[in-house]
Amino acid sequence: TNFWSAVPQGPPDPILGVTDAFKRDTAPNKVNLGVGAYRDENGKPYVLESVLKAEDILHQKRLDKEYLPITGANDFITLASELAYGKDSNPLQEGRVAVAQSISGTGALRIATGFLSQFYNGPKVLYLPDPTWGNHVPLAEGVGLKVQRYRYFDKKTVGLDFNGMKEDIKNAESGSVILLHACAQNPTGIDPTQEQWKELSELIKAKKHLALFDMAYQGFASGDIIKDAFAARYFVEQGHQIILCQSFAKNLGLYAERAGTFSMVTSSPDEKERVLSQIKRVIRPLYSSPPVHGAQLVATILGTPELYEQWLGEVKKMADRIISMRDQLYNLLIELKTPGEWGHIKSQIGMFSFTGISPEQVQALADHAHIYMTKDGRISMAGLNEHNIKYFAESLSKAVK
Ligand SMILES: Cc1[nH+]cc(COP(=O)(O)O)c(/C=N/[C@@H](CC(=O)O)C(=O)O)c1O
Repeated sequence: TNFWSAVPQGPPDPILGVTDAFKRDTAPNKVNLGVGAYRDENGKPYVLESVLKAEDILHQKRLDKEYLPITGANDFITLASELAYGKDSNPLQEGRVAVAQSISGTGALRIATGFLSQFYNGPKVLYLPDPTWGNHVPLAEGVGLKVQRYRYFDKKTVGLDFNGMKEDIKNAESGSVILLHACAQNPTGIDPTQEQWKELSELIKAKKHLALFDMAYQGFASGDIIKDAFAARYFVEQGHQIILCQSFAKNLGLYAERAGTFSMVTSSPDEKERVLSQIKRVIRPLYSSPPVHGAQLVATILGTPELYEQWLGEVKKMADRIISMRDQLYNLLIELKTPGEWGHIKSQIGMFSFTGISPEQVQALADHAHIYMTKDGRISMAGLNEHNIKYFAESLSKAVK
């Protein structure tokens, strides 16, 4: 019998589908500004020196391939959560942060939504910024959570709609779960200022909302891992029992190694144990236990002082290259007398720039200039380099004239 005749063709992934289209294009001058993955000045994927050194160290050790515990490798979990929360974080020192290794950031978000849908006794709603990373919606709806949006992007100023954001968070039913991008908001590249984060902390506390931080770019936004963790750490200092989803895909270039953590601040060590026991029951039927290699690489780098220092330099170098692409792109667009405001190209932060061009203009750039980006006009700045930035600026300028 034919079991699957009713299965419909699904749409291509809004982000990963762009890379497929790019790969199909045979034009020699094609440019991929789609997926949020760092590329060096020659447009090549970049394996960090500190990672290569950690690979050699691990290779010498001839480690076994035994299963990890359901919650992952303990040294990795300890070092990764210290990087996120800070060594001196109270809840961490008091042993009341439940941490599990996750299949990178996506896996951490899936543990979060799975745990929330099963155990959260507040509204089963996840508030997402508008716009947000596309995968946030199916991650919530796939486990039966409702999705609501809070205003985030102001088209007029191509900036943060802070009043709209606060109003929507204030009007949300008390005790709602609010997803916040810790830094380098995807796709807008627009982050609240530290003062605005402080206001948001007060508002979210007053409403008894639960703050869920998605921290996929720590160190990648400003080049400073402490600065990029400000929002999450400030909320913890203010007493919020946050949920934190951490990824090492971008800041350590470990994309395909799938290294990340899921963590929840609780009220006591034994509440942490009870929560951890249920986190295990969410993970076990999903994938039983996480992959070991990425966790060993991260633990080696974070746990070896000279590798840690080397990594800090490399993550800053990646962030700085993107910042210089922002400046160059801005200057080129101005030189080309491109209509419209382009200051946001420079003021935005992290991997992405929200150009503000229309889906039709995006399509025209793909069809005629072989330049690929997501339909919402987001460009991954790391896809730009000395060899293609002039061509991109001229093509973008022509597309908006
Ligand atoms: C905000 C955010 N959160 C989580 C992730 C998941 O990353 P992981 O590799 O699971 O640790 C990504 C990836 N974003 C880029 C890649 C992708 O879409 O998968 C992107 O936006 O292009 C994010 O941009």
